[in-house]
Amino acid sequence: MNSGGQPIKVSPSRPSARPYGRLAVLGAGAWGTALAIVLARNGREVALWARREALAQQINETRENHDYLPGIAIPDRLTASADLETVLSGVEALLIVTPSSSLREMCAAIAPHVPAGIPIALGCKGVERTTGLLLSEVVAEELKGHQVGAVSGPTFARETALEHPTAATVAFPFSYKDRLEPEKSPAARLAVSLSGGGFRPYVSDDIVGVEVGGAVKNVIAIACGMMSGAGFAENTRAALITRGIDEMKRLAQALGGRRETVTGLSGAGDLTLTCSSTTSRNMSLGYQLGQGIARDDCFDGKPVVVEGEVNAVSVCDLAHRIRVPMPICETVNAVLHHGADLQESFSALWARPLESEPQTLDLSLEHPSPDLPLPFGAD
Ligand SMILES: NC(=O)C1=CN([C@@H]2O[C@H](COP(=O)(O)OP(=O)(O)OC[C@H]3O[C@@H](n4cnc5c(N)ncnc54)[C@H](O)[C@@H]3O)[C@@H](O)[C@H]2O)C=CC1
Ligand SMILES: O=C(CO)COP(=O)(O)O
Repeated sequence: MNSGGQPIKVSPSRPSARPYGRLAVLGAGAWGTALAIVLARNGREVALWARREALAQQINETRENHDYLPGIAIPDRLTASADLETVLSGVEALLIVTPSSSLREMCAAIAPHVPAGIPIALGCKGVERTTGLLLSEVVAEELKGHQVGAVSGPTFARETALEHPTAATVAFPFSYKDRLEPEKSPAARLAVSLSGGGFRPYVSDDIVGVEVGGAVKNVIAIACGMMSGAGFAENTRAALITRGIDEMKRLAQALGGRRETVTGLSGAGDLTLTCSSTTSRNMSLGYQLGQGIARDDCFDGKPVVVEGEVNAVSVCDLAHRIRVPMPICETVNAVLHHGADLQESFSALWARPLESEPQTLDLSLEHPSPDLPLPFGAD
């Protein structure tokens, strides 16, 4: 199954893209470890940064990340460390896979140690809370002189690490030079570095479209979870997924991304995965809230990274600022952060004036029967 990391052709008529020899991955949580495992299995030397020294030691000694990916063997080519200077020494590319809320402080911490000019790819998904910036823009502000991209798609960490066939998008903005020699672009080189062992990357030059998909899908997954948890059926979930894609398209386009990117792996693909099961932490949070469980009691009171919870705020702030209507995200934000009643909020979402699909008609019709028969409150 593992192709052994042999270079693949970007296109039959072009020379092969050369994989990176040594890479660093920051964040030894589930996704950072899974990406590091994929790279190491494919023959790359990988330095994995763990925030806690004890976790780095455990990974090196037991060849397993018991905390985040128990039972999955860590290849010999992967070495963990809690020292940023050690991890970043001599690397040709860097992946940052810590939660989005810590990205700016992470960038400041690594600034003195990042080799000049290496490409930086983000594995985290979100929009910065305080600024409304995409995460690639946060990195570009903090670390000058690097091409900044993302690896994003429908990729549950455990399934990826177990080598279940998985596809994702590797996106970097293409410079003029990258267009002339795409096989030398960071997107192609990182895609080739990750390719193998069931992991199949696709290359994109639309970083904005890819990042918007990754940020918004988590908020929509919370909405799907809320509705499922409250007792609604599959029709409702399918409607939220589809209308959620529309919200992503509008935001991506308004920010300079492409609508068609949203129909790809990082948009519709990830949304489908995340809205399909409570394996997703975002869907799971929504589901528990929909069942009436108090926020503090969700996940049995344990702290869990739920990006959509923070990103409901940042996505809505950004959407307000640039006047993009995102009613599903607004509903989630109102319930999560403004004390709005879940049942009333979703009822109001369904009772909005009728619109056209796609939004090519200038149409807004009053809903004739806004009081939807909902299963809320049913025994
Ligand atoms: N788990 C998954 O299946 C996938 C996760 N992602 C994204 O990857 C990012 C990381 O998620 P996971 O690895 O799943 O989370 P996780 O909960 O498994 O691990 C989070 C990691 O970040 C570290 N961390 C927490 N706060 C930090 C801080 N302030 N500074 C530095 N490091 C800190 C933790 O020590 C831990 O190593 C998120 O943005 C998530 O949306 C993307 C694709 C798949
Ligand atoms: O982004 C993910 C899969 O692509 C992981 O989703 P959750 O963070 O909701 O678990």
